[in-house]
Amino acid sequence: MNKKSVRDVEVNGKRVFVRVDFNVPLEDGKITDDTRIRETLPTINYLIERGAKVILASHMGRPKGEVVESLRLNPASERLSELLGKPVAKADEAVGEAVKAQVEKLQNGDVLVLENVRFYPGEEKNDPELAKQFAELADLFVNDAFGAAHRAHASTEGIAHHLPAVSGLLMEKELSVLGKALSNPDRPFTAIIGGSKVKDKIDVINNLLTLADNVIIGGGLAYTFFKAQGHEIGKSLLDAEKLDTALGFIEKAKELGKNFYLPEDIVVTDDFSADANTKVVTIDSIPADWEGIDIGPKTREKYAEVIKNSKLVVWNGPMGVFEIEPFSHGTRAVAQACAETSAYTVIGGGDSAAAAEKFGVADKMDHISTGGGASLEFMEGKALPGVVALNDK
Ligand SMILES: Nc1ncnc2c1ncn2[C@@H]1O[C@H](COP(=O)(O)OP(=O)(O)OP(=O)(O)O)[C@@H](O)[C@H]1O
Ligand SMILES: O=C(O)[C@H](O)COP(=O)(O)O
Repeated sequence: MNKKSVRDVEVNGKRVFVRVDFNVPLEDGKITDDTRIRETLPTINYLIERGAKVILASHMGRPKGEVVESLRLNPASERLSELLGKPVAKADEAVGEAVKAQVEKLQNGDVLVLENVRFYPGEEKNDPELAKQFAELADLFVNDAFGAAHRAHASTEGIAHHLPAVSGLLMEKELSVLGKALSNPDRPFTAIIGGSKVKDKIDVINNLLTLADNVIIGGGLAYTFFKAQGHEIGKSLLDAEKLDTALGFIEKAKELGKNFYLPEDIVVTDDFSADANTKVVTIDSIPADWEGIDIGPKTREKYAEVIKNSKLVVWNGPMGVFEIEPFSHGTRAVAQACAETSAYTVIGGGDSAAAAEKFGVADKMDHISTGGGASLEFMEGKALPGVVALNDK
């Protein structure tokens, strides 16, 4: 990476503003998955051990510039304290005199967690005034929030214009793993794209068609391809505006000599629930009032074989509605194949990471990104504003 990292600068005795992504899932105020907090420990411990005064900032949810009590960072700060095995101070605001006073009191090696930065309207607007207020708290900016690196916000991008700005260790790891995978891939390179929103995945399919040898399509977005090919898709998901784009991808794959895999058989249901009727059909016989909900057994086998014969696999998005048991077999099969293959496996965050966790194979993956949208934008080939703003080496 051509950006400076925390390893390239002196941190002892410095006030260091570290942007992290503690946007973790909460249920009744309890954190249900603390991966994003655990993944920042190397950076935080690095700074503590070298005598920095560590000021952590994060967003949580989408409070739209207002204080939302359920989106305070107290649960994250408490969890961090448990993981570090030491007290962590928590501010009730993210800027202002009270926060300045708390920062003033920090000793070398102390940690302070600021309040949710999205409680301030200026955060998402990347307001230079708010960015300046953040910067006034510190001597150095460290961006370790890979998950929010695709957002040009005051605490991810704006602040970097007011302080020396470097990447954290998690940011560095994410960029190096994903960067290497995409710029110099081991082949055969297989990209698996699933999920429900065709619109959100268009750019990534387009870019991966150029980079990968095999592109595998699953999930709700497959049906737009079937419809484009003239098949009846019943009540399955459809993005009617993307039919031409879908056909274009099939053509592009042919022109580039790439293998483009669409499901051969699928599981359909007459109702979107665990006790609904289901059956397996080929893609040319989807009943008019049924809905495609998962890939079928033949497709599972085919996809598993392609994954097993790959050297690099990048997976983003589930193969079906994996949250409901009867519709989870396709996603489970892909997760299992990723766990068993000798290929280097990269999971692009979000739902696929949750699926790997659910099926007990997360620890078999080589890299699970902490970024959902961020990893998608990275794989689309877009520049991430939170990275662009950091100081060059
Ligand atoms: N055939 C289908 N019909 C309807 N919904 C589907 C189907 N297959 C998968 N899904 C749903 O798609 C959702 C995920 O889609 P989405 O496009 O948001 O992926 P994603 O969250 O971006 O994935 P990732 O986070 O891994 O990038 C899941 O909740 C899953 O239930
Ligand atoms: O969960 C994420 O993908 C990141 O924390 C970014 O959150 P956002 O989509 O609300 O900006």
